[in-house]
Amino acid sequence: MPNKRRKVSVIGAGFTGATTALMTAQQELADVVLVDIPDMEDPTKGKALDMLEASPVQGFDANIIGTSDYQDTADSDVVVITAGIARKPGMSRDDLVATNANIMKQVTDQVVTYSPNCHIVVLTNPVDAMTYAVYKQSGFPKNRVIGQSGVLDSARFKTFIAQELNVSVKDVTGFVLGGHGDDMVPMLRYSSVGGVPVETLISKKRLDEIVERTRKGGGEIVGLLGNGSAYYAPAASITEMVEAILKDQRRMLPAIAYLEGEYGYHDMYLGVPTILGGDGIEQVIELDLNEDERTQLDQSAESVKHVMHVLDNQD
Ligand SMILES: NC(=O)C1=CN([C@@H]2O[C@H](COP(=O)(O)OP(=O)(O)OC[C@H]3O[C@@H](n4cnc5c(N)ncnc54)[C@H](O)[C@@H]3O)[C@@H](O)[C@H]2O)C=CC1
Ligand SMILES: O=C([O-])CC(=O)C(=O)O
Repeated sequence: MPNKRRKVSVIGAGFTGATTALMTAQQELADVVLVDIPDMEDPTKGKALDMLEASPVQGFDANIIGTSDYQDTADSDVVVITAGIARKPGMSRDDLVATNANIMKQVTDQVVTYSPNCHIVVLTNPVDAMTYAVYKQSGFPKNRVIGQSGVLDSARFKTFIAQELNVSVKDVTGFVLGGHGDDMVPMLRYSSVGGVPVETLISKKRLDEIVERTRKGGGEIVGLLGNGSAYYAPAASITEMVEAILKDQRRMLPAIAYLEGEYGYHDMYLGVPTILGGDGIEQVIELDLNEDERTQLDQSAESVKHVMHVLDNQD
């Protein structure tokens, strides 16, 4: 039975936002409110109506509306923030920081006003710093402000491992630690296929190439699309996180979490393994890292701090 009382608002009705709205409705996780700026109100209503009209064909029961009025988002259980600009070929995610930081402030104020008890899941890039900005602006407790990177980065990593071995993606486990940038840390030591460590199945040379392709996975899609960035796998990743929260699943998923000493970092958001459930990030899982992993994670954390400092200087 669908739980029609649950409500998910998706801010930003572009590629990632619209796809997230559709996946959330298709899986009957909640009714969905898709929000964009007033100038985009009609296209946003149009997208929502178009999705709703798919529901009899696919047989899902979920209402979907498009709007630019935050009153429609009132009392959301989860608010997903995808509003902002995406990069184009030749840009890094960090090039988006100034524009998107301002958008985060405006959006967060509205979200907090209308849904003071919601969980916020942030997608907008550069996502580690944007999640931090939303956390500070919202005044919410840290468990209720969460960023998405690790589910997507891990999905890319697992896709490439499955392709390499010509096996089902279902049997591949693995995850990626650190910031959502080119120095993220795919964790080979904790990756396996059907329980067998990947390092015993794939040569070091090929694994190094898979790690590198994972790190640049977003850029690979940006280069191919030519006028925007990935949205199917990002939306699937957000939807998995939303489901974990709404269904109180206590999934162990990598997410961008606020750290207060975990992994030795303070007052910053970074991608780490978490328990994600009805209270949002219920726990950060701390792993023993070897020297190489620690060096890589420190480097990734430094990159995130660098972008966060750009934010500080804007205030
Ligand atoms: N964290 C991650 O893993 C990923 C992050 N992203 C990021 O997500 C963001 C969105 O990407 P796309 O959906 O592809 O971009 P898009 O350009 O298709 O959509 C963005 C939408 O946000 C809207 N918007 C702008 N300002 C707004 C405001 N103040 N209030 C409400 N809506 C507003 C725009 O009108 C537009 O419809 C980008 O910053 C992108 O880099 C994308 C993929 C993965
Ligand atoms: O690469 C980008 O700009 C969008 C993104 O974060 C991703 O697809 O990982």
